Amino acid sequence: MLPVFDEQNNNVFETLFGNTDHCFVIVDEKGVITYLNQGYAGFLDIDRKLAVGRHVTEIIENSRMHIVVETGQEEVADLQYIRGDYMIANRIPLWADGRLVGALGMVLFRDTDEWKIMNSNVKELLLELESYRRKFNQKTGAVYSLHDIISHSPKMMDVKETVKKTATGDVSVLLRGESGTGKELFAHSLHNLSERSMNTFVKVNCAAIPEQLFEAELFGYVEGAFTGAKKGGKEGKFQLADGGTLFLDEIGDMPLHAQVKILRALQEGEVEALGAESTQTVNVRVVAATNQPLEELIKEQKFREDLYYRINVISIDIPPLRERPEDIRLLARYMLTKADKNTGKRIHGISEAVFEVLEGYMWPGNIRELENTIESAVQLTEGENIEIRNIPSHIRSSSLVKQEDLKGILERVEKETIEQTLGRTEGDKVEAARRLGIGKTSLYEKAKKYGI
Ligand SMILES: Nc1ncnc2c1ncn2[C@@H]1O[C@H](COP(=O)(O)OP(=O)(O)OP(=O)(O)O)[C@@H](O)[C@H]1O
Repeated sequence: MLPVFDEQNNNVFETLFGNTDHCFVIVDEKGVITYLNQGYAGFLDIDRKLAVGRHVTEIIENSRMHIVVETGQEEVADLQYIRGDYMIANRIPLWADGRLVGALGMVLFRDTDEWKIMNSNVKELLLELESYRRKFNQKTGAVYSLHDIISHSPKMMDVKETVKKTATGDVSVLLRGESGTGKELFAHSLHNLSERSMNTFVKVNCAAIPEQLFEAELFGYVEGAFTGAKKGGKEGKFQLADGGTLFLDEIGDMPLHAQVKILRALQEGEVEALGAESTQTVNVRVVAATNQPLEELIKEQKFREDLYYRINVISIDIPPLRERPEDIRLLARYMLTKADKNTGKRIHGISEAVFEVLEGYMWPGNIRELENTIESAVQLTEGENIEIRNIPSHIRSSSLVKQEDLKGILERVEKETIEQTLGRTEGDKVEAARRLGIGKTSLYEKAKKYGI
Protein backbone atom coordinates (compact mmCIF):
# COMPACT_ATOMS: atom_id res chain seq x y z
CA MET A 1 0.00 0.00 0.00
CA LEU A 2 1.22 3.51 -0.75
CA PRO A 3 2.34 5.46 2.28
CA VAL A 4 -0.40 8.06 1.82
CA PHE A 5 -3.03 5.52 2.89
CA ASP A 6 -1.29 3.76 5.75
CA GLU A 7 -2.57 3.54 9.30
CA GLN A 8 -0.44 6.43 10.43
CA ASN A 9 -1.79 8.78 7.79
CA ASN A 10 -5.35 7.74 8.51
CA ASN A 11 -4.72 8.86 12.06
CA VAL A 12 -3.58 12.21 10.74
CA PHE A 13 -6.74 12.45 8.59
CA GLU A 14 -8.80 11.60 11.66
CA THR A 15 -7.10 14.37 13.64
CA LEU A 16 -7.80 16.80 10.81
CA PHE A 17 -11.32 15.80 9.80
CA GLY A 18 -12.61 13.57 12.60
CA ASN A 19 -14.22 16.18 14.79
CA THR A 20 -16.08 18.26 12.29
CA ASP A 21 -19.55 18.18 10.80
CA HIS A 22 -18.06 18.90 7.40
CA CYS A 23 -17.86 15.91 5.09
CA PHE A 24 -14.54 14.47 3.88
CA VAL A 25 -13.69 11.34 1.94
CA ILE A 26 -10.43 9.95 0.58
CA VAL A 27 -10.16 7.32 -2.14
CA ASP A 28 -7.17 5.48 -3.57
CA GLU A 29 -6.19 5.37 -7.24
CA LYS A 30 -8.86 2.73 -7.96
CA GLY A 31 -11.64 4.80 -6.38
CA VAL A 32 -11.77 2.65 -3.25
CA ILE A 33 -12.57 4.54 -0.04
CA THR A 34 -9.62 4.59 2.37
CA TYR A 35 -10.97 7.20 4.73
CA LEU A 36 -14.43 8.70 5.42
CA ASN A 37 -14.99 11.03 8.35
CA GLN A 38 -17.86 10.70 10.81
CA GLY A 39 -19.43 13.92 9.52
CA TYR A 40 -19.85 12.34 6.05
CA ALA A 41 -20.99 8.99 7.46
CA GLY A 42 -23.61 10.84 9.51
CA PHE A 43 -24.80 12.75 6.43
CA LEU A 44 -25.02 9.51 4.41
CA ASP A 45 -26.57 7.75 7.37
CA ILE A 46 -24.19 4.77 7.21
CA ASP A 47 -21.68 3.03 9.44
CA ARG A 48 -18.34 4.38 8.30
CA LYS A 49 -16.46 1.19 9.08
CA LEU A 50 -18.49 -0.50 6.37
CA ALA A 51 -17.65 2.22 3.85
CA VAL A 52 -13.88 1.88 4.04
CA GLY A 53 -12.59 -0.64 1.48
CA ARG A 54 -15.65 -0.29 -0.77
CA HIS A 55 -15.69 1.40 -4.17
CA VAL A 56 -16.88 4.99 -3.77
CA THR A 57 -19.76 4.55 -6.23
CA GLU A 58 -21.28 1.89 -3.94
CA ILE A 59 -21.35 4.28 -1.00
CA ILE A 60 -21.79 7.80 -2.37
CA GLU A 61 -24.56 8.44 -4.85
CA ASN A 62 -23.40 10.01 -8.15
CA SER A 63 -19.84 10.31 -6.90
CA ARG A 64 -17.17 11.34 -9.39
CA MET A 65 -14.19 10.61 -7.15
CA HIS A 66 -13.28 7.54 -9.25
CA ILE A 67 -13.27 9.78 -12.34
CA VAL A 68 -10.98 12.34 -10.70
CA VAL A 69 -8.45 9.57 -9.96
CA GLU A 70 -8.51 8.72 -13.65
CA THR A 71 -8.34 12.24 -15.10
CA GLY A 72 -6.21 13.91 -12.42
CA GLN A 73 -8.41 16.97 -12.95
CA GLU A 74 -9.57 18.95 -9.95
CA GLU A 75 -13.34 19.57 -9.77
CA VAL A 76 -14.26 22.65 -7.82
CA ALA A 77 -17.72 23.59 -6.53
CA ASP A 78 -19.35 20.87 -8.57
CA LEU A 79 -23.07 20.14 -8.19
CA GLN A 80 -23.81 16.54 -7.17
CA TYR A 81 -27.29 15.09 -6.84
CA ILE A 82 -27.51 13.10 -3.63
CA ARG A 83 -30.24 12.08 -1.22
CA GLY A 84 -32.92 13.96 -3.19
CA ASP A 85 -31.06 17.26 -3.37
CA TYR A 86 -27.99 18.90 -4.83
CA MET A 87 -24.86 19.28 -2.79
CA ILE A 88 -21.75 21.19 -3.80
CA ALA A 89 -18.44 19.38 -3.60
CA ASN A 90 -14.76 19.84 -4.32
CA ARG A 91 -12.75 16.86 -5.58
CA ILE A 92 -8.99 17.19 -5.48
CA PRO A 93 -6.54 14.67 -6.96
CA LEU A 94 -3.74 13.53 -4.65
CA TRP A 95 -0.25 13.10 -6.06
CA ALA A 96 2.81 11.37 -4.52
CA ASP A 97 6.18 11.24 -6.24
CA GLY A 98 4.58 12.48 -9.46
CA ARG A 99 2.02 9.66 -9.43
CA LEU A 100 -1.73 10.05 -9.02
CA VAL A 101 -2.45 8.04 -5.88
CA GLY A 102 -5.99 9.01 -4.96
CA ALA A 103 -8.35 11.90 -4.37
CA LEU A 104 -9.77 13.95 -1.55
CA GLY A 105 -13.43 14.87 -1.63
CA MET A 106 -15.07 17.52 0.51
CA VAL A 107 -18.61 18.75 0.64
CA LEU A 108 -18.97 22.52 0.70
CA PHE A 109 -22.75 22.61 1.04
CA ARG A 110 -24.80 19.54 1.85
CA ASP A 111 -28.00 20.67 0.16
CA THR A 112 -29.45 23.54 -1.78
CA ASP A 113 -30.90 25.13 1.36
CA GLU A 114 -27.43 25.39 2.86
CA TRP A 115 -26.01 27.13 -0.18
CA LYS A 116 -29.12 29.24 -0.70
CA ILE A 117 -28.68 30.60 2.82
CA MET A 118 -25.02 31.18 2.17
CA ASN A 119 -25.81 32.66 -1.23
CA SER A 120 -28.40 35.07 0.10
CA ASN A 121 -26.10 36.08 2.97
CA VAL A 122 -23.37 36.81 0.49
CA LYS A 123 -25.77 38.60 -1.82
CA GLU A 124 -27.04 40.72 1.03
CA LEU A 125 -23.51 41.57 2.10
CA LEU A 126 -22.56 42.43 -1.46
CA LEU A 127 -25.61 44.66 -1.86
CA GLU A 128 -24.81 46.39 1.40
CA LEU A 129 -21.22 46.81 0.35
CA GLU A 130 -22.31 48.16 -3.02
CA SER A 131 -24.64 50.69 -1.40
CA TYR A 132 -21.84 51.87 0.92
CA ARG A 133 -19.49 52.05 -2.04
CA ARG A 134 -21.99 54.16 -4.03
CA LYS A 135 -22.66 56.45 -1.07
CA PHE A 136 -18.96 56.87 -0.42
CA ASN A 137 -18.20 57.46 -4.06
CA GLN A 138 -21.02 59.96 -4.39
CA LYS A 139 -19.48 61.82 -1.50
CA THR A 140 -16.03 61.85 -3.03
CA GLY A 141 -17.40 62.50 -6.51
CA ALA A 142 -15.89 59.51 -8.36
CA VAL A 143 -18.65 56.97 -8.93
CA TYR A 144 -17.07 54.64 -11.47
CA SER A 145 -14.33 52.04 -11.31
CA LEU A 146 -12.66 49.93 -13.95
CA HIS A 147 -15.26 47.16 -13.59
CA ASP A 148 -17.94 49.62 -14.76
CA ILE A 149 -16.08 49.95 -18.05
CA ILE A 150 -17.60 47.17 -20.11
CA SER A 151 -15.35 45.74 -22.77
CA HIS A 152 -13.63 42.60 -23.90
CA SER A 153 -11.51 44.13 -26.60
CA PRO A 154 -7.76 43.59 -26.25
CA LYS A 155 -7.15 47.30 -26.93
CA MET A 156 -9.31 48.28 -24.00
CA MET A 157 -7.70 45.62 -21.80
CA ASP A 158 -4.38 47.33 -22.51
CA VAL A 159 -5.87 50.70 -21.60
CA LYS A 160 -7.19 49.24 -18.33
CA GLU A 161 -3.75 47.80 -17.55
CA THR A 162 -2.11 51.18 -18.15
CA VAL A 163 -4.69 52.83 -15.90
CA LYS A 164 -3.95 50.30 -13.14
CA LYS A 165 -0.23 50.93 -13.47
CA THR A 166 -0.50 54.73 -13.51
CA ALA A 167 -3.28 55.16 -10.93
CA THR A 168 -0.89 55.01 -8.00
CA GLY A 169 1.52 57.88 -7.97
CA ASP A 170 0.92 61.53 -8.57
CA VAL A 171 1.89 61.99 -12.19
CA SER A 172 -0.49 63.92 -14.38
CA VAL A 173 -2.43 61.87 -16.88
CA LEU A 174 -3.90 63.03 -20.16
CA LEU A 175 -6.81 60.97 -21.46
CA ARG A 176 -7.27 61.27 -25.18
CA GLY A 177 -10.18 59.98 -27.18
CA GLU A 178 -13.18 60.97 -29.22
CA SER A 179 -16.30 62.21 -27.54
CA GLY A 180 -18.26 59.46 -25.77
CA THR A 181 -15.43 56.92 -25.57
CA GLY A 182 -15.50 56.82 -21.77
CA LYS A 183 -12.76 59.27 -20.78
CA GLU A 184 -14.68 60.35 -17.72
CA LEU A 185 -15.13 56.75 -16.57
CA PHE A 186 -11.37 56.28 -16.79
CA ALA A 187 -10.76 59.50 -14.86
CA HIS A 188 -13.03 58.21 -12.05
CA SER A 189 -11.23 54.86 -12.12
CA LEU A 190 -7.81 56.51 -11.90
CA HIS A 191 -8.95 58.37 -8.81
CA ASN A 192 -10.58 55.34 -7.20
CA LEU A 193 -7.48 53.22 -7.72
CA SER A 194 -5.13 55.87 -6.34
CA GLU A 195 -4.03 56.63 -2.80
CA ARG A 196 -6.19 59.74 -3.09
CA SER A 197 -9.43 57.74 -3.30
CA MET A 198 -10.50 58.73 0.21
CA ASN A 199 -10.42 62.37 -0.82
CA THR A 200 -12.48 64.29 -3.34
CA PHE A 201 -12.64 63.98 -7.10
CA VAL A 202 -13.57 67.32 -8.63
CA LYS A 203 -14.58 67.71 -12.23
CA VAL A 204 -14.18 70.92 -14.20
CA ASN A 205 -15.76 70.99 -17.63
CA CYS A 206 -13.53 73.56 -19.31
CA ALA A 207 -15.90 73.86 -22.28
CA ALA A 208 -18.84 74.83 -20.10
CA ILE A 209 -17.37 77.69 -18.06
CA PRO A 210 -17.69 81.21 -19.49
CA GLU A 211 -14.24 82.70 -20.04
CA GLN A 212 -14.66 85.56 -17.55
CA LEU A 213 -15.67 83.16 -14.76
CA PHE A 214 -12.81 80.72 -15.20
CA GLU A 215 -10.48 82.02 -12.54
CA ALA A 216 -13.23 82.38 -9.97
CA GLU A 217 -14.36 78.80 -10.66
CA LEU A 218 -10.88 77.33 -10.45
CA PHE A 219 -9.33 79.35 -7.66
CA GLY A 220 -12.31 80.78 -5.81
CA TYR A 221 -12.78 84.32 -4.54
CA VAL A 222 -13.07 86.20 -1.30
CA GLU A 223 -16.05 88.27 -0.23
CA GLY A 224 -16.24 91.55 -2.12
CA ALA A 225 -13.72 90.42 -4.75
CA PHE A 226 -16.00 91.70 -7.51
CA THR A 227 -19.51 92.98 -7.93
CA GLY A 228 -21.90 90.10 -7.52
CA ALA A 229 -19.41 88.01 -5.49
CA LYS A 230 -21.16 85.79 -2.94
CA LYS A 231 -21.16 86.75 0.71
CA GLY A 232 -18.40 84.83 2.45
CA GLY A 233 -16.65 84.20 -0.86
CA LYS A 234 -16.43 80.83 -2.63
CA GLU A 235 -13.91 78.03 -2.69
CA GLY A 236 -12.38 77.22 -6.04
CA LYS A 237 -12.20 73.76 -7.63
CA PHE A 238 -8.50 73.58 -6.78
CA GLN A 239 -9.19 74.06 -3.08
CA LEU A 240 -12.09 71.59 -3.20
CA ALA A 241 -9.83 68.98 -4.78
CA ASP A 242 -7.07 69.46 -2.18
CA GLY A 243 -5.68 66.01 -1.36
CA GLY A 244 -7.67 64.50 -4.20
CA THR A 245 -7.94 64.61 -7.99
CA LEU A 246 -8.86 67.51 -10.24
CA PHE A 247 -10.36 66.32 -13.52
CA LEU A 248 -9.98 68.93 -16.23
CA ASP A 249 -12.39 67.75 -18.91
CA GLU A 250 -12.17 69.22 -22.44
CA ILE A 251 -8.90 70.92 -21.49
CA GLY A 252 -8.41 72.09 -25.08
CA ASP A 253 -11.21 74.60 -24.48
CA MET A 254 -9.49 76.30 -21.57
CA PRO A 255 -8.88 80.03 -22.20
CA LEU A 256 -5.23 81.06 -22.45
CA HIS A 257 -5.22 83.34 -19.41
CA ALA A 258 -6.55 80.49 -17.26
CA GLN A 259 -3.87 78.18 -18.66
CA VAL A 260 -1.17 80.46 -17.25
CA LYS A 261 -2.73 80.36 -13.80
CA ILE A 262 -3.25 76.61 -13.88
CA LEU A 263 0.34 76.05 -14.82
CA ARG A 264 1.49 78.16 -11.90
CA ALA A 265 -0.81 76.34 -9.51
CA LEU A 266 0.51 72.98 -10.71
CA GLN A 267 4.15 73.98 -10.64
CA GLU A 268 4.12 75.75 -7.32
CA GLY A 269 1.33 73.91 -5.55
CA GLU A 270 -0.18 77.25 -4.61
CA VAL A 271 -3.35 79.04 -5.62
CA GLU A 272 -4.60 82.54 -5.05
CA ALA A 273 -8.30 83.19 -4.73
CA LEU A 274 -9.58 86.33 -6.49
CA GLY A 275 -9.24 89.30 -4.16
CA ALA A 276 -7.21 87.32 -1.62
CA GLU A 277 -4.11 88.79 -0.07
CA SER A 278 -2.24 85.54 0.33
CA THR A 279 -1.82 82.25 -1.48
CA GLN A 280 -3.01 78.83 -0.32
CA THR A 281 -1.05 75.60 -0.63
CA VAL A 282 -2.92 72.85 -2.47
CA ASN A 283 -2.01 69.29 -3.25
CA VAL A 284 -3.94 68.05 -6.27
CA ARG A 285 -3.34 65.46 -8.89
CA VAL A 286 -4.47 66.50 -12.33
CA VAL A 287 -6.17 64.19 -14.77
CA ALA A 288 -7.08 65.97 -17.99
CA ALA A 289 -9.11 64.83 -20.96
CA THR A 290 -9.39 66.02 -24.51
CA ASN A 291 -10.92 65.06 -27.80
CA GLN A 292 -8.93 67.70 -29.65
CA PRO A 293 -5.40 67.39 -31.01
CA LEU A 294 -3.56 69.60 -28.51
CA GLU A 295 -0.46 69.62 -30.71
CA GLU A 296 -2.47 71.43 -33.40
CA LEU A 297 -3.83 73.88 -30.84
CA ILE A 298 -0.24 74.61 -29.77
CA LYS A 299 0.68 75.41 -33.38
CA GLU A 300 -2.34 77.71 -33.60
CA GLN A 301 -1.20 79.30 -30.30
CA LYS A 302 -4.45 78.34 -28.60
CA PHE A 303 -2.77 76.04 -26.10
CA ARG A 304 0.39 76.64 -24.09
CA GLU A 305 3.19 74.24 -24.79
CA ASP A 306 4.51 74.39 -21.19
CA LEU A 307 1.08 73.41 -19.84
CA TYR A 308 0.89 70.64 -22.42
CA TYR A 309 4.11 69.08 -21.10
CA ARG A 310 2.96 69.55 -17.51
CA ILE A 311 -0.35 67.68 -17.97
CA ASN A 312 0.86 65.16 -20.51
CA VAL A 313 3.28 63.17 -18.36
CA ILE A 314 1.37 60.03 -19.20
CA SER A 315 -0.93 59.99 -22.16
CA ILE A 316 -3.64 57.33 -22.50
CA ASP A 317 -5.46 56.87 -25.81
CA ILE A 318 -8.96 55.45 -25.61
CA PRO A 319 -9.89 53.78 -28.90
CA PRO A 320 -13.14 54.78 -30.60
CA LEU A 321 -15.90 52.19 -30.73
CA ARG A 322 -15.43 51.57 -34.47
CA GLU A 323 -11.93 50.28 -33.70
CA ARG A 324 -13.29 47.69 -31.31
CA PRO A 325 -16.36 46.24 -33.03
CA GLU A 326 -16.12 43.17 -30.77
CA ASP A 327 -17.47 45.39 -27.97
CA ILE A 328 -20.64 46.43 -29.77
CA ARG A 329 -22.78 43.39 -28.88
CA LEU A 330 -21.54 43.31 -25.33
CA LEU A 331 -22.19 47.01 -24.81
CA ALA A 332 -25.57 46.90 -26.56
CA ARG A 333 -26.74 44.09 -24.23
CA TYR A 334 -25.39 45.96 -21.23
CA MET A 335 -27.14 49.16 -22.32
CA LEU A 336 -30.36 47.18 -22.84
CA THR A 337 -30.30 45.90 -19.25
CA LYS A 338 -29.57 49.43 -18.05
CA ALA A 339 -32.39 50.91 -20.16
CA ASP A 340 -34.81 48.19 -18.96
CA LYS A 341 -33.98 49.17 -15.39
CA ASN A 342 -34.39 52.88 -16.07
CA THR A 343 -37.64 52.61 -17.98
CA GLY A 344 -39.20 49.70 -16.10
CA LYS A 345 -39.74 47.93 -19.46
CA ARG A 346 -38.88 44.30 -20.01
CA ILE A 347 -37.28 44.07 -23.42
CA HIS A 348 -35.42 40.77 -23.48
CA GLY A 349 -33.18 40.86 -26.48
CA ILE A 350 -31.88 42.41 -29.63
CA SER A 351 -32.51 40.75 -32.98
CA GLU A 352 -29.58 39.44 -35.00
CA ALA A 353 -30.39 41.85 -37.83
CA VAL A 354 -30.11 44.77 -35.38
CA PHE A 355 -26.76 43.54 -34.10
CA GLU A 356 -25.48 43.38 -37.65
CA VAL A 357 -26.61 46.92 -38.40
CA LEU A 358 -25.04 48.16 -35.15
CA GLU A 359 -21.80 46.39 -36.02
CA GLY A 360 -21.75 47.96 -39.48
CA TYR A 361 -22.18 51.51 -38.19
CA MET A 362 -19.25 53.86 -37.55
CA TRP A 363 -20.46 55.32 -34.20
CA PRO A 364 -19.12 58.88 -34.43
CA GLY A 365 -20.64 59.52 -30.98
CA ASN A 366 -19.13 56.28 -29.66
CA ILE A 367 -20.60 54.61 -26.58
CA ARG A 368 -22.75 57.60 -25.68
CA GLU A 369 -24.43 57.32 -29.09
CA LEU A 370 -24.89 53.57 -28.71
CA GLU A 371 -26.38 54.12 -25.27
CA ASN A 372 -28.84 56.69 -26.65
CA THR A 373 -29.72 54.42 -29.58
CA ILE A 374 -30.57 51.49 -27.31
CA GLU A 375 -32.45 53.72 -24.88
CA SER A 376 -34.63 55.15 -27.62
CA ALA A 377 -35.14 51.67 -29.14
CA VAL A 378 -36.32 50.38 -25.75
CA GLN A 379 -38.84 53.22 -25.59
CA LEU A 380 -40.09 52.41 -29.08
CA THR A 381 -40.17 48.62 -28.84
CA GLU A 382 -43.53 47.05 -28.19
CA GLY A 383 -42.55 43.40 -28.48
CA GLU A 384 -39.97 41.41 -26.54
CA ASN A 385 -36.99 42.20 -28.76
CA ILE A 386 -35.51 45.28 -30.32
CA GLU A 387 -36.09 44.99 -34.06
CA ILE A 388 -34.62 46.81 -37.01
CA ARG A 389 -37.60 49.21 -37.23
CA ASN A 390 -36.76 50.48 -33.71
CA ILE A 391 -33.33 51.69 -34.82
CA PRO A 392 -33.05 55.30 -36.12
CA SER A 393 -33.10 55.47 -39.91
CA HIS A 394 -29.78 57.37 -40.20
CA ILE A 395 -28.04 54.44 -38.48
CA ARG A 396 -29.80 51.86 -40.64
CA SER A 397 -28.97 53.68 -43.85
CA SER A 398 -25.33 54.42 -43.09
CA SER A 399 -24.55 51.02 -41.61
CA LEU A 400 -22.33 48.90 -43.81
CA VAL A 401 -24.28 45.68 -43.36
CA LYS A 402 -22.45 42.52 -44.21
CA GLN A 403 -22.06 41.36 -47.81
CA GLU A 404 -24.44 38.37 -47.48
CA ASP A 405 -27.17 40.64 -46.22
CA LEU A 406 -26.75 42.97 -49.14
CA LYS A 407 -26.95 39.96 -51.43
CA GLY A 408 -30.05 38.82 -49.59
CA ILE A 409 -31.66 42.22 -49.97
CA LEU A 410 -30.91 42.33 -53.71
CA GLU A 411 -32.33 38.84 -54.18
CA ARG A 412 -35.48 39.68 -52.27
CA VAL A 413 -36.04 42.82 -54.34
CA GLU A 414 -35.36 40.85 -57.56
CA LYS A 415 -37.85 38.15 -56.61
CA GLU A 416 -40.53 40.67 -55.61
CA THR A 417 -40.06 42.65 -58.84
CA ILE A 418 -40.32 39.53 -61.01
CA GLU A 419 -43.45 38.40 -59.15
CA GLN A 420 -45.08 41.80 -59.53
CA THR A 421 -44.23 42.01 -63.23
CA LEU A 422 -45.52 38.51 -63.85
CA GLY A 423 -48.69 39.53 -62.00
CA ARG A 424 -49.10 42.49 -64.33
CA THR A 425 -48.47 40.42 -67.47
CA GLU A 426 -50.83 37.73 -66.16
CA GLY A 427 -48.04 35.18 -66.13
CA ASP A 428 -46.73 35.98 -69.62
CA LYS A 429 -42.99 35.36 -69.12
CA VAL A 430 -41.95 36.67 -72.54
CA GLU A 431 -43.73 39.97 -71.95
CA ALA A 432 -42.40 40.15 -68.35
CA ALA A 433 -38.81 39.63 -69.58
CA ARG A 434 -39.32 42.39 -72.14
CA ARG A 435 -40.67 44.81 -69.53
CA LEU A 436 -37.82 43.99 -67.17
CA GLY A 437 -35.24 44.44 -69.90
CA ILE A 438 -33.75 40.97 -69.52
CA GLY A 439 -33.57 37.95 -71.80
CA LYS A 440 -36.28 35.27 -71.77
CA THR A 441 -33.78 32.59 -70.64
CA SER A 442 -32.55 34.77 -67.82
CA LEU A 443 -36.12 35.28 -66.62
CA TYR A 444 -36.78 31.52 -66.75
CA GLU A 445 -33.62 30.87 -64.73
CA LYS A 446 -34.51 33.45 -62.11
CA ALA A 447 -38.10 32.24 -61.84
CA LYS A 448 -36.76 28.72 -61.29
CA LYS A 449 -34.24 29.93 -58.70
CA TYR A 450 -36.92 31.75 -56.71
CA GLY A 451 -39.52 29.04 -57.13
CA ILE A 452 -41.94 31.41 -58.94
N1 LIG B 1 -16.88 50.89 -21.72
C1 LIG B 1 -18.02 51.43 -21.25
N2 LIG B 1 -18.86 50.67 -20.55
C2 LIG B 1 -20.02 51.19 -20.12
N3 LIG B 1 -20.42 52.45 -20.32
C3 LIG B 1 -19.61 53.24 -21.00
C4 LIG B 1 -18.36 52.79 -21.48
N4 LIG B 1 -17.76 53.81 -22.10
C5 LIG B 1 -18.59 54.85 -22.02
N5 LIG B 1 -19.71 54.53 -21.36
C6 LIG B 1 -20.87 55.40 -21.13
O1 LIG B 1 -20.93 56.27 -22.26
C7 LIG B 1 -21.23 57.60 -21.88
C8 LIG B 1 -20.09 58.52 -22.29
O2 LIG B 1 -18.94 58.25 -21.50
P1 LIG B 1 -17.98 59.43 -20.97
O3 LIG B 1 -18.79 60.63 -20.56
O4 LIG B 1 -17.04 58.86 -19.99
O5 LIG B 1 -17.23 59.77 -22.33
P2 LIG B 1 -16.20 60.91 -22.63
O6 LIG B 1 -15.15 60.30 -23.49
O7 LIG B 1 -15.79 61.57 -21.36
O8 LIG B 1 -17.06 61.90 -23.49
P3 LIG B 1 -16.86 63.52 -23.74
O9 LIG B 1 -15.55 63.68 -24.43
O10 LIG B 1 -18.01 63.85 -24.65
O11 LIG B 1 -16.94 64.16 -22.40
C9 LIG B 1 -21.48 57.56 -20.38
O12 LIG B 1 -22.86 57.41 -20.15
C10 LIG B 1 -20.73 56.33 -19.92
O13 LIG B 1 -21.32 55.79 -18.78
